[in-house]
Amino acid sequence: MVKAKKFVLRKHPEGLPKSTDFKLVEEELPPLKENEVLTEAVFLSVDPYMRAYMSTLSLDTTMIGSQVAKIIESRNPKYPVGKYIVGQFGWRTHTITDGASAAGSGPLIVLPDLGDLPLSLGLGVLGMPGNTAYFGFLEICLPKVGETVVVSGAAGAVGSHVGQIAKIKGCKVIGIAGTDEKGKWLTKELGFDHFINYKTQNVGEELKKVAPEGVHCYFDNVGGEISITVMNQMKMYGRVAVCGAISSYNEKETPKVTSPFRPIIFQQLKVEGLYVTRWNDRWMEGINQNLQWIKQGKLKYHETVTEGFQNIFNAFVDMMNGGNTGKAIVKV
Ligand SMILES: NC(=O)C1=CN([C@@H]2O[C@H](COP(=O)(O)OP(=O)(O)OC[C@H]3O[C@@H](n4cnc5c(N)ncnc54)[C@H](OP(=O)(O)O)[C@@H]3O)[C@@H](O)[C@H]2O)C=CC1
Ligand SMILES: CCCCCC(=O)/C=C/[C@H]1[C@H](O)CC(=O)[C@@H]1CCCCCCC(=O)O
Repeated sequence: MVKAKKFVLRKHPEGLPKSTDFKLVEEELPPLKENEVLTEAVFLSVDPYMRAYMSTLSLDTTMIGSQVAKIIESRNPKYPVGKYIVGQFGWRTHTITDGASAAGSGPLIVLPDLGDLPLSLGLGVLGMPGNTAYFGFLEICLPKVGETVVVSGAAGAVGSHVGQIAKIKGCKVIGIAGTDEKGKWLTKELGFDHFINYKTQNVGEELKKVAPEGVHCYFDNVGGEISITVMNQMKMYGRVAVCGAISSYNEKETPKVTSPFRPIIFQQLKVEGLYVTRWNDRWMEGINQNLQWIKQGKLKYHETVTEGFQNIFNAFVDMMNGGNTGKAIVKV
């Protein structure tokens, strides 16, 4: 008999979540039925969407999230023992699944052979955030050689990846993030052309200095005033990919921000929201392209790893507070 540990939602958080909003419980798992497999979590992902979805979850349900898990028992020939899969199993150590429980998060993936690369990449650059960057940027921003691209949330999982694809496509890239260390990583390691620290600099003034030509594409991970400021400096027919709005996820009330309609109308911007599951039917195309770019040395990644399943809440809050560079991961 296997005992799973899991975090359930005890209270809907107000503002930044507190550890007391969650409860660690144990659950005895039954024997497997035909077609089912038993998995053991190896790496868990902490992502901003978790905060946005928390308020919609019923109390006492397992906190949502994806993980890389090892199949440790199987009654399903499609999922043999020893293979690693990426599944939307939540904040839990052990899971029984029949393979059909990948709700909301892209298909249940048996990880391809990653060679020397860490399996945790299946939650980042070779997983949902990587595909968000790949499809969201290329399909919505439609970048062209020589164009100027701005990325907010630039040092995170999605943003750091978008900026590098923009460089691969021959663009000038400006990243906006919250610390100078992140800025150094973006410009010195990843090849971003410029960095703006939104906490210590005036984004509008700095942007005028580094992109006097105007911005062709904006990949928006944060929303709020940063995004309005960037949109006000966009070129005619600029393209905006609205990927996330982390600046508002902890807010109780929908924040009041400056209206974006002036630049949208006068600059005739194309503003499009995206949800990466739109490209579920092309999922492996994104994974394979990103893997190829890593092997070619064109795409770099960084992970901020927290050790211990019991520390997943701390890892989540740390990520929401900007403690991560690249992808935030928990190693069980
Ligand atoms: N639409 C879709 O399908 C998907 C959307 N997303 C969205 O993409 C965005 C990035 O996700 P992901 O790469 O996983 O997360 P990140 O790895 O970027 O981590 C979150 C980062 O957000 C930054 N941040 C926190 N608060 C604020 C704020 N008030 N203003 C500006 N930046 C802030 C912090 O960096 P800093 O130090 O710079 O403040 C933090 O490190 C999120 O909005 C997420 O919801 C992600 C995946 C799929
Ligand atoms: C206002 C909220 C915006 C959130 C944007 C975001 O980060 C979306 C991320 C999703 C991505 O498109 C695919 C995912 O895996 C993320 C959401 C997954 C939610 C699964 C919920 C399913 C469940 O209830 O178990």
